[in-house]
Amino acid sequence: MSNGSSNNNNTARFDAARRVAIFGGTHGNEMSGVTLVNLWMQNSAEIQRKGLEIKPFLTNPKAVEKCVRYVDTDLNRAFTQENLSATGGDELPYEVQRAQEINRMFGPKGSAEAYDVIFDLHNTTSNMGCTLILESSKDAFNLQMMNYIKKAFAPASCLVLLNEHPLLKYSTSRSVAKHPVGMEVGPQPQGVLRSNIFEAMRVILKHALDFISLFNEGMEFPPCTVEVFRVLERMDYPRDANGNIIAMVHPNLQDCDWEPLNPGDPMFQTFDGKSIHYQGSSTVYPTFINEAAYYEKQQAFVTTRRETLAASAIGKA
Ligand SMILES: CC(=O)N[C@@H](CC(=O)O)C(=O)O
Ligand SMILES: [Zn+2]
Repeated sequence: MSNGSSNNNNTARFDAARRVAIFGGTHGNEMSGVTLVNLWMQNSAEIQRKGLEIKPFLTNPKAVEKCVRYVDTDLNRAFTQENLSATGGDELPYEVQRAQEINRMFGPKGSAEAYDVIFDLHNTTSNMGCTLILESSKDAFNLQMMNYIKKAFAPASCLVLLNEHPLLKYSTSRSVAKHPVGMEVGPQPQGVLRSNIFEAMRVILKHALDFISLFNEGMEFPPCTVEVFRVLERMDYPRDANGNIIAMVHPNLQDCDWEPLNPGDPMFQTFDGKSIHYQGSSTVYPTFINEAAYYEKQQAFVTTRRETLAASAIGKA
């Protein structure tokens, strides 16, 4: 096995990525992924590529049925080693049972048999535009894929959110794959389909599959750099002693995902019109601003830092 190893020329060699899954409905009310995956399960011509086995898969069918984020617990937080090895069968929360099934089908997580790539399709109510989410800054295959997609998608923009924060990183559905890729497109309300968001997601996925095809056909990708936004800190809404929210996202910050937030800039507005200012010591780039699903997670937005990552050359082993 030469997965991820380097030769003397500093080219990282990976095995061909033969098995790829496209997950939709990890959250049952994020309609672009649900709809695209349902479409491709009926007719997969659009996503087939020579020499590749591509499986569209609805990850949380019960949540999709009810058009809710989840039934018992958030599936996209459920892929911990503890959950994946839990006993209890039917007694376990639905999403934990489902995580175990998905891990059997597409994993096991961390093993040589695991799927090569999993794309997990999400929508956000935040004004994030097209975002790809990575869980590691060390995966040259995924970094090269990001570089390819960004160039193919230009002049439209597709940003990369990197979440490898020791505390804020969570156990995603896609994490069972060797190369996990999240796709997050917004703004789109929960339970709603918007054609622009749907089409953007479809185009990004096309470029991603093209990249894998080219890689498998033997194309060599030279070293490159990729601009990413690294998750730094979770910012909660200001709350009273009972835990009730006492301020909203400030109008100057609302819809301003990826724009610089400087020390002293307003970030919340209380119900009687007072501004609450950002107290950090340096400029950050907020994202997931006012995401509907994150009220229950005590998160008004996350701050990120802009970084340029270097990716080594890659080629097929
Ligand atoms: C709005 C939303 O569901 N976002 C995703 C982000 C991700 O896939 O990492 C989540 O919280 O699971
Ligand atoms: Zn989601």
